[in-house]
Amino acid sequence: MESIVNFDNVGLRYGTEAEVLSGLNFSLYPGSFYFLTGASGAGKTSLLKLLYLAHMPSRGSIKMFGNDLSIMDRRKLPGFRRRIGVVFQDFRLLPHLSAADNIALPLRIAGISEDELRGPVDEMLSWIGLDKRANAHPATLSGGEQQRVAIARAVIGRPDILVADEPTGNVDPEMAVRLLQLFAALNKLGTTVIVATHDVHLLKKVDGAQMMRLDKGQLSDPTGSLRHPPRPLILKDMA
Ligand SMILES: Nc1ncnc2c1ncn2[C@@H]1O[C@H](COP(=O)(O)OP(=O)(O)OP(=O)(O)O)[C@@H](O)[C@H]1O
Repeated sequence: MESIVNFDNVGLRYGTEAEVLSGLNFSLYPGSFYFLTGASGAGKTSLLKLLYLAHMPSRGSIKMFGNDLSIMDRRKLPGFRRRIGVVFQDFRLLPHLSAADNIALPLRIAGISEDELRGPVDEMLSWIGLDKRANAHPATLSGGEQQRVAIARAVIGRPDILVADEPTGNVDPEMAVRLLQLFAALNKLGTTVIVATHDVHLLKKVDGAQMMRLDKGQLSDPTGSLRHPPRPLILKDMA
């Protein structure tokens, strides 16, 4: 199976500091589900930034959608970024837009008509339990509510890759399972999902997810899953 992302001996440093990621070699496969774990400061957010094209590596090469990022035409980058949904650790909702308009953003950017986007946006609002707060602005939402809006915005455009940084850090366990169901549904439609998390309970909810573990900037593959083709994903007790 052709990988959707391939890292070959990738390193990342900020400025002249020591590398925060070093010697990363792995492939991500279309339609697989990955959990990225590791202690605070291990480099999870930095690795996600490489995946959502916010940074370029300091060494090594990254291939994405079949292109070597270091030699391809830079004008392709915005198109690639539109194929990647991101849930940022700090949400990054647009403060002047309502919850509904934040969620609708990727569809508007993709040129979907107002008539066509209303259904999916309403469905998403109801899934995250915020149908009554559709017109609320981010500043009037709780941290957990903002996180749910950020997730809805990241998944609504059915991206090829979904990158989520601690996406359940601000919600209760019941909502965490609901959000995981959303990721699993997207994954079933073919999206490659990468979720960075400290939440061990979340990890236990999913059978068939691949595990990636970062330790001081180095990747280990405790279950050997990065060397095997992906297996189908099964969510446990999703009641
Ligand atoms: N913009 C930056 N400039 C300099 N150093 C940075 C920058 N961003 C992160 N770092 C450093 O890189 C290392 C890895 O940070 P990163 O945020 O990737 O870790 P993390 O595993 O996501 O941590 P956490 O779980 O606490 O979010 C840390 O030592 C951090 O201080």
